[in-house]
This record gives sequence, C-alpha cells and structure tokens, in this order.
Amino acid sequence: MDHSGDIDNVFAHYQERVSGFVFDDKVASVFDDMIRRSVPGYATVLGMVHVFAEHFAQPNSNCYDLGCSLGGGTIAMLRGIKQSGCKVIAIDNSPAMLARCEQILQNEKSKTDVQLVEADVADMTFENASVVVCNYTLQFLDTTGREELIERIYEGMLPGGVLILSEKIKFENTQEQEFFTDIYHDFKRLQGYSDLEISQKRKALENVLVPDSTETHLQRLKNAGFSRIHQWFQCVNFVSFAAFK
Ligand SMILES: C[S@@+](CC[C@H](N)C(=O)[O-])C[C@H]1O[C@@H](n2cnc3c(N)ncnc32)[C@H](O)[C@@H]1O
Ligand SMILES: O=C(O)C(=O)C[C@]1(C(=O)O)C=C[C@@H](O)C=C1
Repeated sequence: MDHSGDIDNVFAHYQERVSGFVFDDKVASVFDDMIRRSVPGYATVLGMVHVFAEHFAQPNSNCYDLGCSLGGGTIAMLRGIKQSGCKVIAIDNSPAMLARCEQILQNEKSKTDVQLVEADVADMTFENASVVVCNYTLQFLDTTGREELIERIYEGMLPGGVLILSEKIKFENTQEQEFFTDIYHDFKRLQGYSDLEISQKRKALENVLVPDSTETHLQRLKNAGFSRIHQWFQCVNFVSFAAFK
C-alpha cells in the first residue's frame, strides 16, 4: 500500500511547551510514515488482517475498522474478503484522517462496498459483524468507556465472528516495563527518530494514549462474553488479540 504521504517530522523541532497529541491535518499528512516507524510489527499485523478477513468474513455481513486513520486495516480487509455481499464500515472521529482515507481508497479496486463514517466509536452501534478490527484505537479512548465499547462490539457480532484488537500495552512489573520501554526507544532510534522527537512525542502522548496491561485486556474481553481469546502477536510492547464470539 502506498499512501504517498510525507516523512514524519511532527516532533523534530524543539517545542517550548509540548501540547497533547491530536490527529489533526499535520499528523494525518505524515501518518503512514509515522505509524510504520512507531509501531513495531505494524506491517505484519496488517498482513494478518488480510488473512483474518479472508478466513472469517461471512457472506452478506459487515466488517468494521474502528479508528481507521488512513485505511490501512480497511484496505487489508478489502483485499482479504472473498465472500460476496460484505460491507466494510470504516470509522474515525478525525476529519483530517477521513478526508485522506477517502482519497487513498479511490485507488483501491474492490467489489466489496466501503462506507466511511465520521463518528466517535463510543457512539456507534454494531450489527451483523463477522470481522471487527480495532488497531491501536482503544488505547486513545477514555478508560471508563473501554468496557462498554467492547461489550457493544460483542453484541453486534455474529456467532463465529472475530475481533482483532491491537494495542500498545503496559506491564505491571516495573522491571519488565523499563526493559520494553528501553527496547521500544531503541527501535524508534533505529527508525531514524532523534532523542528529542522521542521525548517530545512521549510527553504529547501522556494521558492521551493510556495503555492497558495484557491482563486487563483479557479480563475485559472475557467479561464482554468472548468465549475464545488468543494473543496471536506481540512485538516489543505492541500486541494483538483475536477474540471469537
Ligand atoms: C493509532 S490510529 C489507528 C491506526 C489505524 N487503525 C491503522 O491501522 O492504520 C488511532 C485512530 O483512532 C482515531 N480515534 C481516536 N479516538 C477515536 C474515537 N473515540 N472514535 C473514533 N476514532 C478515534 C484517531 O483519529 C486515529 O485516526
Ligand atoms: O507510543 C508511541 O510513542 C507511539 O508512537 C505509538 C503510536 C500508537 O500506538 O498509536 C502513537 C501515536 C501514533 O498514532 C502512532 C503510533
């Protein structure tokens, strides 16, 4: 997938006061580069969304991409879905992201319909869903609303449906948290980010990206009713779960 965006230099210059991270036009214009260089395993996760969609999309059902950004997950699903009558519903509350997503999707030839929705995922109801992808989005929701969203997703899913939930995680054990943070920052340096970029983005994400632990995710998914949950992927402090109804 070529989003032809710019190189991410959002945090490259010293800022006297770093403000909270927002998905505005500046971020949207570099987001493909930003997420590939900031989320270890991102390309692998998208490749596997294709595989999951091919395997689990049911005929005449809905497939959701929650917090679709530029449509990485949406395109992976479109390419994977082989069943007829499916619709991909891609939701994001950032107008800047959705505008660019719409443009990018114009280059994507698929017989599966796509609907872009500008909305808060917390306000959505889900129905007739066979595949739900929520890649690196739950971590930006108010922690108090996360349980309800997962419950709503579960309610809207068909038997045999799958939720792919990918997230940055935190570790309860201090040593483990420090180890993974160090390795993650090394990964960012290898991707060409400077120490200034790393520290300013870290500050901007404080209280904006609030990661949960694996244990919290598993418990929340279980509480919502998911009968089978596999953590199928982890790369440093980023994981992905497949939860089945
Ligand atoms: C890290 S990005 C997701 C990346 C994307 N899923 C991908 O795989 O390329 C998080 C996205 O979620 C969106 N977002 C954050 N909170 C949201 C909410 N409450 N409702 C809808 N979208 C939200 C942001 O605008 C942003 O585009
Ligand atoms: O935690 C970080 O430092 C990140 O850059 C991660 C992360 C994410 O997981 O969404 C944060 C913001 C951007 O959306 C891209 C990547």
